[in-house]
Amino acid sequence: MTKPIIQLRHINVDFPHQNNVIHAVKDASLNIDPGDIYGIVGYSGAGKSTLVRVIDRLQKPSSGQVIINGQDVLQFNHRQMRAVRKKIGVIFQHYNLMTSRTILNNVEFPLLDQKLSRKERQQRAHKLLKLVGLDSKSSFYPDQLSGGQKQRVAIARALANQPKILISDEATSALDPRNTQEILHLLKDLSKKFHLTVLLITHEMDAVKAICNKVAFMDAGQIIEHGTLFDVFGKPKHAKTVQFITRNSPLARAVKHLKAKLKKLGSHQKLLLLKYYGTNVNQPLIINLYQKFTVIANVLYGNIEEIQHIPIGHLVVTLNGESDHVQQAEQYCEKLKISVKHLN
Ligand SMILES: Nc1ncnc2c1ncn2[C@@H]1O[C@H](COP(=O)(O)OP(=O)(O)OP(=O)(O)O)[C@@H](O)[C@H]1O
Repeated sequence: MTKPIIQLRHINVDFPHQNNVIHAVKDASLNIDPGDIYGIVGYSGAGKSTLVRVIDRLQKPSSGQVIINGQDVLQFNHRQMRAVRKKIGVIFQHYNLMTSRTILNNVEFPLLDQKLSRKERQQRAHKLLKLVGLDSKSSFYPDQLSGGQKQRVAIARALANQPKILISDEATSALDPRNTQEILHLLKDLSKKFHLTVLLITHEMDAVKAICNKVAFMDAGQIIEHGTLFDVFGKPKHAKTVQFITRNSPLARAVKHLKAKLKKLGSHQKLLLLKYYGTNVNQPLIINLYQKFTVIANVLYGNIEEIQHIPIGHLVVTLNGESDHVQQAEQYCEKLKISVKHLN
């Protein structure tokens, strides 16, 4: 079995505030394996950044353990902690580049305290810039670059000390959709190439879906749900996770629209959501419902998306037929492991 590279055990972070205490993180535990691209998602203020900041001890937890590579880093002295931090790269939403230095100087900056000659440092910085596709701009200054390019420079700089862990704190939040996708795929490529463990803090569901293999959903300081991307997105257990995942989704919009439409028409038809996974997607379901139960499924909305290469289908339908036939049709769906949810 793989040994986790990061173990967070029963982490609590409290901030004194006026005469009160803010419980920013509550009893959060998580195991992160080497090479994971782990999404930490949740609404603003959920405690994502605070939780991840305990990993490089930028935030000391009020209680709990932080184990990195099997070692409890909360027991480390400053010198030991500096060595740990060198192996953790961090990128932020606002890049944090030094505007008065060239791109090359920004990337070589973390190498200044190493026993490297200027030439060796610059060679390494050029190599890193090449890796992120920006070597041709090494003499430019940050202000001469686009947001996506600045984030690439920040990534190159974060990789200067050959870290094992890369923390991305809302690194794509200020970027347009195209640059977001490019940065995310760059992170994925780098993770694969260097067996880099990536922690992706974000409130963007699509970012997580694009590259993460695992995800933890945080709400009000707690990790409400965590697991593989397929389990958390495909089969969320907690109502808050469902709400977070489906908000603003095309499915949620379609359901809202269809409910309103049926209501306006004064229709009493039952609106159902059929959700199915993997091989079930290939079932000729609609035809079967008619042939077996003379029930006509009127498909009002449908989509299939792939999560970790497993197709997940959503159909919003009305089922029309004798009521006991409709009931049998629903039972038949359940038997095929197609979940049936009444929407009105
Ligand atoms: N230094 C601090 N002092 C007091 N309260 C803090 C401090 N840092 C964070 N908090 C509070 O802790 C809670 C969690 O904040 P945190 O930044 O971790 O959330 P988040 O999920 O990362 O949100 P965002 O996506 O907006 O950054 C918030 O209520 C925040 O106000």
